[in-house]
Amino acid sequence: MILARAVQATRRYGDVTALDRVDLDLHAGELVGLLGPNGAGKSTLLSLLVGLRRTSSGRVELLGGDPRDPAARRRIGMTPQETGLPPTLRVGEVVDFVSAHYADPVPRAELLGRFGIDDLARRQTGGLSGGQKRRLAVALAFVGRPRLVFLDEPTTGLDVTARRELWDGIRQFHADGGTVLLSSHYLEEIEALAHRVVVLGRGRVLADDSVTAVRDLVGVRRVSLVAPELPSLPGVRGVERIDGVTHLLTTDADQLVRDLVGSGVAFSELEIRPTSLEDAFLAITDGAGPEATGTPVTVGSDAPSDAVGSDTRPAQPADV
Ligand SMILES: Nc1ncnc2c1ncn2[C@@H]1O[C@H](COP(=O)(O)OP(=O)(O)OP(=O)(O)O)[C@@H](O)[C@H]1O
Repeated sequence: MILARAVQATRRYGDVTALDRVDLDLHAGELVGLLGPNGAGKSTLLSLLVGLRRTSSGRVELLGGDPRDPAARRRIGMTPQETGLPPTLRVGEVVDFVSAHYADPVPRAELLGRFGIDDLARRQTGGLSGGQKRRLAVALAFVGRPRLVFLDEPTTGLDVTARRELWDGIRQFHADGGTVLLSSHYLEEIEALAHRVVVLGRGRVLADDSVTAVRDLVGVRRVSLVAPELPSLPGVRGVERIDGVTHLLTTDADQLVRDLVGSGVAFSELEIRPTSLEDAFLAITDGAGPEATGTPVTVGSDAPSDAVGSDTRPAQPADV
């Protein structure tokens, strides 16, 4: 069952085309990550789907109807990128105020507990830290027991512990049958939470598939080694040096290793790993943008695969 849909959705702001003929189907029970660099059109797509903005052409549907219909919007939850909270109200009062709009809201203590902020109920929102405000803003999206939740960069500005607590709240909602579309700059977040990833670039869908398939789609491998210096090698799509280790991104690791050996350079600690979502993302959004190809590399999938969190690199998110 499709809960939200964009069909050739285009949105222009003056002469800026923020979204360009985007197709997206969000099925019941999915947890989908929306990934893209700054200005890719993520917030614009979310704002169309929740009825905050209109398409310039194409159309969007929410719960089978018009997203601007209040009946449809009552059954969704949304946390925009920036939220204003009334500074003199207490956290509990804000929750009660929002709850009053719904027939069967989640009880206050349960909601705050789910997002790890139950100890803040009596605090004025004006005195909360940025991270505490963010958690409250995200919690409020869930108060009306929505079927579908849209979260625009929910964990921006949160420390690692707060981010994980918030992930737990989102996971619990999903495990109970909820559907989620969340945008993020944190690749680690998409890998940890999402079953499916939609990569946006310059307003176009560049890839739409399971996290695993998006990695495989680009077939990038990470070849890591320690070497004093390296000659220029063919087929290298990116180079990073971290803590004395050089990481080379390539689509043909076998050939790269042959070239390395052939170059006579002294190297050690050679390691070849499958790509992370970050590597795949860089490969997809680098260079061959939509203007260059004219065709998104969407491969589509019928069934979302399992969540992927197998990357062994440190838990520091990479902000793109
Ligand atoms: N109200 C607006 N008026 C004019 N241009 C806008 C407006 N909102 C967005 N844009 C432009 O549309 C494009 C897409 O912006 P959008 O905010 O949707 O991207 P995003 O992927 O959410 O970016 P970020 O990751 O930085 O939040 C950008 O070029 C942006 O400058």
